[in-house]
Amino acid sequence: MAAARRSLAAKFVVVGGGIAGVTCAEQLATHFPSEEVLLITASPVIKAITNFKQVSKTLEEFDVEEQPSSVLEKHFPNIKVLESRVKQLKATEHCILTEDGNQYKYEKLCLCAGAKPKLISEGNPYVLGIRDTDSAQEFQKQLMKAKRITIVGNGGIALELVYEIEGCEVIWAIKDKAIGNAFFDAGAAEFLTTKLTSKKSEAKITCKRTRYTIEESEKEASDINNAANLGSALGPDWHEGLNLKGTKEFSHKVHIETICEIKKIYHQEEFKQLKKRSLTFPTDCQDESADKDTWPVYIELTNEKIYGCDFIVSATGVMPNVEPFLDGNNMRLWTQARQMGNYAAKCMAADTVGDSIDMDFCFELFAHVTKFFNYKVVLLGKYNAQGLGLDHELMLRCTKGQEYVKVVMQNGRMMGAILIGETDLEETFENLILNQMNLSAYGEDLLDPNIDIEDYFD
Ligand SMILES: Cc1cc2nc3c(=O)[nH]c(=O)nc-3n(C[C@H](O)[C@H](O)[C@H](O)COP(=O)(O)OP(=O)(O)OC[C@H]3O[C@@H](n4cnc5c(N)ncnc54)[C@H](O)[C@@H]3O)c2cc1C
Ligand SMILES: NC(=O)C1=CN([C@@H]2O[C@H](COP(=O)(O)OP(=O)(O)OC[C@H]3O[C@@H](n4cnc5c(N)ncnc54)[C@H](OP(=O)(O)O)[C@@H]3O)[C@@H](O)[C@H]2O)C=CC1
Repeated sequence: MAAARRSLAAKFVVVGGGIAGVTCAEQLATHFPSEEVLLITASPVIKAITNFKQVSKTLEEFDVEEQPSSVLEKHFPNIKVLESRVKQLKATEHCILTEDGNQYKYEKLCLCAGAKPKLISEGNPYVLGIRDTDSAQEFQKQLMKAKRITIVGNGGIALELVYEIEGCEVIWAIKDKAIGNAFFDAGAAEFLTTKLTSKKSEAKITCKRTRYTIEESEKEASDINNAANLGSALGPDWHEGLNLKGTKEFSHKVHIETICEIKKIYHQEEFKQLKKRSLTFPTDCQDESADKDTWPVYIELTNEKIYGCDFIVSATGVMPNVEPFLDGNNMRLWTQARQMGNYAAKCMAADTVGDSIDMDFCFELFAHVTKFFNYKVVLLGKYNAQGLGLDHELMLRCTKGQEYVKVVMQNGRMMGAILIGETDLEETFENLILNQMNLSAYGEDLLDPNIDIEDYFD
């Protein structure tokens, strides 16, 4: 092993310039102003939180900006950002080695290396994953030439894309019976499907929540971010900076194939051979072009249908960039990445000075505010009765095209809720989940739209 070019030492080393890593480094730099904090990251830009606002006990709002590391170093003079990819961790020697041949000794280390897209087919030029600014811009470039694409996956990215893409037919292949299984139950899925199938252009809601922007002056910085899969993850409104338009005139056309997975992917030549060989060629090609083998790529689904398309988006989740997975993206959301980075720093600081540390309030209640299909969406607590088994009941209130409210109750206590639309119930429900008040006496009144329950519980 060649000797390290440089060997540096620091009390604190953080790996990863995403939300988790930057939050962790900032907290450590604040706790220990006379100590240097090394932030080592593979991407030339870091993700900084701006305009942070604690909306309620657990709901928070903030903007996220991709910035050059010099901005962070200016705000925190004892943070030093080093751009290099960590290639080895020698835990017993408290040392990490980076791709540029340097090694860094640490007393305390926090790995916030995020995750990378889990693709249905690696290295296939027709299968795209979306992770960071670079991959989002590549997607936009491909889409501008496309007539039809296939989206595989039923979670956050797929939900955003099927709603935002215009001028291109979308085949949406999902394993489940209903859309949005990563977030929603069947009732909420049905409420959202109605919106999807009747989509017309409409004013975007200004649901204030985590927003994602690239500092204009830094656009070129993110363009040179060529560390494949090692750019920082995107986040809310990532698509608003893009032109998600295909080549066709119609505005919006989504065909949902449920309860199916990708059985095989054929490039055009393979597909032509398939057609020659197979007598009973599946006719469900849903293909309006005269010659059925003109598409660059074909997907064969487990329900025996075959679709030709221009490319496939694999919106099929992420997998951690490092094993064991230590921090940041374990809840796979921005707000959680911030909270984990913050809490990891508090633990490192407490351990350094020999203090004990309480569990952070963010562990009291899962809370996530986002936007899907131009609706505000709030997920609170055990919003899909996670871990409650059958011993719970659900209360629903739904006004088509307006709001969907689902509350999870157990023994008269509120355990979780899904709020879609401008319900203004999030703070009241957050309190009811946190204080575990017995609500049996209120029964159906709890969701009676004519009763302003905020007054009851204020
Ligand atoms: C398209 C898309 C849309 C999203 N939308 C939302 C949303 O609306 N709301 C929401 O809450 N979440 C959303 N997310 C998820 C959110 O972006 C992530 O959960 C969050 O950003 C993760 O932050 P992180 O700091 O843990 O990881 P990341 O942001 O992935 O940062 C990881 C950092 O580690 C660095 N790194 C990785 N490996 C190494 C290495 N070996 N050596 C050195 N550095 C390394 C990377 O360069 C990067 O800087 C979205 C994600 C995507 C992909
Ligand atoms: N507004 C928001 O809050 C948004 C959040 N995000 C976050 O960004 C990250 C990346 O998003 P995304 O990629 O959509 O990940 P998600 O985890 O949200 O969704 C992945 C989806 O793909 C499905 N899936 C996994 N493997 C396969 C397969 N082989 N074939 C078919 N389907 C498959 C999963 O099903 P199953 O669960 O059954 O495995 C799940 O429905 C996630 O952490 C997500 O939470 C992204 C966009 C918006």
